[in-house]
Amino acid sequence: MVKICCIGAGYVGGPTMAVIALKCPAIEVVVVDIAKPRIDAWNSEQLPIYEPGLDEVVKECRGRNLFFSTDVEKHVAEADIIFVSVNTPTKTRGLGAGKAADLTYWESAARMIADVSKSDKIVVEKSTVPVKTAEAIEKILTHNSKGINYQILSNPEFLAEGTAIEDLFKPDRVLIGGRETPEGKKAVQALKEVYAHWVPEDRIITTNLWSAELSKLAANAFLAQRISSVNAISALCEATGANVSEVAYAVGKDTRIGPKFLNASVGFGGSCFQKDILNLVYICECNGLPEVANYWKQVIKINDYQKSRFVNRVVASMFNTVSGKKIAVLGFAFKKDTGDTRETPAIDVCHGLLGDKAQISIYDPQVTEDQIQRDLSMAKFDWDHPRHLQPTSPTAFKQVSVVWDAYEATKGAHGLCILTEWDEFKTLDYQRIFDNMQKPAFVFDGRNVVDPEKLREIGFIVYSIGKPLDAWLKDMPAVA
Ligand SMILES: NC(=O)c1ccc[n+]([C@@H]2O[C@H](COP(=O)([O-])OP(=O)(O)OC[C@H]3O[C@@H](n4cnc5c(N)ncnc54)[C@H](O)[C@@H]3O)[C@@H](O)[C@H]2O)c1
Ligand SMILES: O=c1ccn([C@@H]2O[C@H](COP(=O)(O)OP(=O)(O)O[C@H]3O[C@H](CO)[C@@H](O)[C@H](O)[C@H]3O)[C@@H](O)[C@H]2O)c(=O)[nH]1
Repeated sequence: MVKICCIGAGYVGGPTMAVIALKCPAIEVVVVDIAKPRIDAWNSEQLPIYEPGLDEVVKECRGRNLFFSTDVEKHVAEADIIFVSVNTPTKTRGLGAGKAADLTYWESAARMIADVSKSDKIVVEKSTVPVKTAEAIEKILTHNSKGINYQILSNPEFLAEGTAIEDLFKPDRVLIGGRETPEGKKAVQALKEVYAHWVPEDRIITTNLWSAELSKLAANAFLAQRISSVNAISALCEATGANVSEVAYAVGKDTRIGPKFLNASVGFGGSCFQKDILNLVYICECNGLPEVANYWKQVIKINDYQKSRFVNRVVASMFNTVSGKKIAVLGFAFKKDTGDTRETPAIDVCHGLLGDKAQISIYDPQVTEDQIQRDLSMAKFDWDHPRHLQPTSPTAFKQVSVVWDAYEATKGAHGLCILTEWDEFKTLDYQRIFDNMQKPAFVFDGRNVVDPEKLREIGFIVYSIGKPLDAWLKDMPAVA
């Protein structure tokens, strides 16, 4: 029986391995992690992450050929194929701080593999890493090899949160990069056979190591660039009276461009886009390509601009101050159908509003109060370290309350900001909300989920990203 071990039981390691176990009953899959609470949760009824369809998959295979354990060394030693899916945060100190990937966790995983292995291993990079990481990993492993043969493969993960199970069941492609030696090709073939249990052959792409590593960074940069492009156009729409949804639809109808990923928003969030673009920027700089670095940096600058533009719009609309005013925030997760808040635009928007002394009342169907308080008090990039290494006791923001109902959040509020596109926000009783808010009552829709005309009929003053402005807002000062 082939044995797989995955180091890192996070958003990628957990769902990816659960699907491999489901589709390959003859393979034993063990997911290991240094974080005991996380492993305990994987072994419980309440999984550590919320992802549609995940519970069913885990329930079907857990205890059969899928196991979660903290006994990292034992399972690494026994495995034929080791996936490494640990954190690769942005460095906060030293060389490359604020841009380069911090490979501390990866390196310690590689050293541990070298220490405990007694048989040949295929080591698979599942984490997103800088180009040429495989070379460094190879050096760590072979310098301590004791005659063991290691083959390093790059097999980046392209799943998106909220649709992880769907994406894993039907991936657009599986990418495997390896050495172009006979041993390298054999290892690529071995991993290909795992995926071939359910992924059609023409969707399994094989490349050299560096192409695979770079493709992951490039794919995320391209996706984020589309969002920044449409967000940049949204600012121009507001200035001119064009409607960004109509523009995006017309642009996306061109088959060369395509309709996906053209939704204007308060900005993109999530654990990957910003981190991976910063990483790409750093690699470009290190390779003497400042023009290329600056090109990609602009994607992040526009994203930051979009978030601050939103905050400025809120404050400017409400007589240039939100001091002491209650502002309801609906949605805190970085997108719908996930409880993940990593790099969510809601953090920056809340910081902006708190900076202007607002009282914020937050409702999100999947995010806990503890998480929100941690997010608001954590320093940049601290969130991307294993949980036990993150700051423990957040200073609670007294100006922030977290409630479990949209109606409670909006009661007595002057304004309401929609920051995540949860479906339930489309069907709220906005008349009831209006009746219970201060007047004039403002809605700032950062996700274009409400129908602005219907809300205006109720009596709200409505701002929707990239949509023709309410007469009220037209006379307000520029928001840049
Ligand atoms: N989240 C996504 O949607 C996504 C998608 C594709 C790729 N990625 C990439 O995958 C990687 C992991 O992301 P994630 O979201 O799963 O992170 P995560 O923080 O959810 O999980 C990482 C896990 O690794 C564990 N860990 C760290 N060092 C360890 C060690 N030495 N031994 C054992 N366990 C260790 C941590 O405790 C943590 O539970 C990152 O490189 C990320 O960029 C993420
Ligand atoms: O038209 C759009 C599409 C997305 N977003 C926002 O962009 C962010 C990222 O969304 P999405 O890409 O759907 O989720 P992620 O889970 O971050 O997935 C991205 O990052 C992963 C980690 O690398 C990759 O594996 C995925 O392929 C890639 O889509 C979220 O804040 C979305 O709200 C928009 O604002 N407008």
